[in-house]
Amino acid sequence: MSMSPIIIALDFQTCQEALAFVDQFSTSQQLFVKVGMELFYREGTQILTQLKRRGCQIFLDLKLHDIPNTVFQSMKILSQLGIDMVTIHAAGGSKMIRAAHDGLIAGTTTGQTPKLLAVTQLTSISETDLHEELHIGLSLEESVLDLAKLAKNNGVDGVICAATEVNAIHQAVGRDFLCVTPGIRLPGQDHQDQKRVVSPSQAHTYGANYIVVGRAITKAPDKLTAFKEVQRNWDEG
Ligand SMILES: O=C(O)c1cc(=O)[nH]c(=O)n1[C@@H]1O[C@H](COP(=O)(O)O)[C@@H](O)[C@H]1O
Repeated sequence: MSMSPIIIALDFQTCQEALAFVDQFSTSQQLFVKVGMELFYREGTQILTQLKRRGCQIFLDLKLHDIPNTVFQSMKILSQLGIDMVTIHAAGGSKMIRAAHDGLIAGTTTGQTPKLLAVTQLTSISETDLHEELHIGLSLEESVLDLAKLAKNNGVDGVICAATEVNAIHQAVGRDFLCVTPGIRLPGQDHQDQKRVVSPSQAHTYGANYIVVGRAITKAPDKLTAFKEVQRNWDEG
């Protein structure tokens, strides 16, 4: 079955809230959901079991960033959870990235490993933040491209980036390299803590393989309608 291009970020605090959200959708619709730190730290692997029971595809977003040995050992465990995608920070460097890749392979019991994605620069970071706080003298796009190339050269399947950076990444490292893009809002919505924001249709036009959408759906008064609106907007791109 093909994966939905819309990944819903289940940024809820409890299993109960997350499952109540998922259970509003029809069982014939396969949802692609993201479980992040907020939910996983509280609920652990039981949330993954519950979501799989409901037929969801799962992106487990823990953004590992540690020394290579720790990342290798952690990825060995994450590889066995039956998830579809997992994240690291590309800023951890080539050895850490390679350790993540190798850990996933070392841990698999089925021969299948989750797709490994590397965060480039968070979509909450602006170019001013990059220069003035992180003291990186490159433009945002140059920095994202550098990290995408580092990730690609060390076995990663794709990156998390802003949609505006997708075209340059695909040109630099190839179109089969996945670009997963958060920082998505429907036209007119508040950007909140996101800095590099586009609409679903703009992300589609830029060539994003998947969009990650959280609050635009999960905090909407009518969540089903909001999801359909995101789908409709994506289809226009
Ligand atoms: O790795 C991510 O998913 C991620 C990377 C990034 O650069 N920016 C970003 O917003 N995210 C995640 O994408 C989701 C965006 O949520 P909303 O801003 O509510 O749509 C959150 O779960 C973030 O953790």
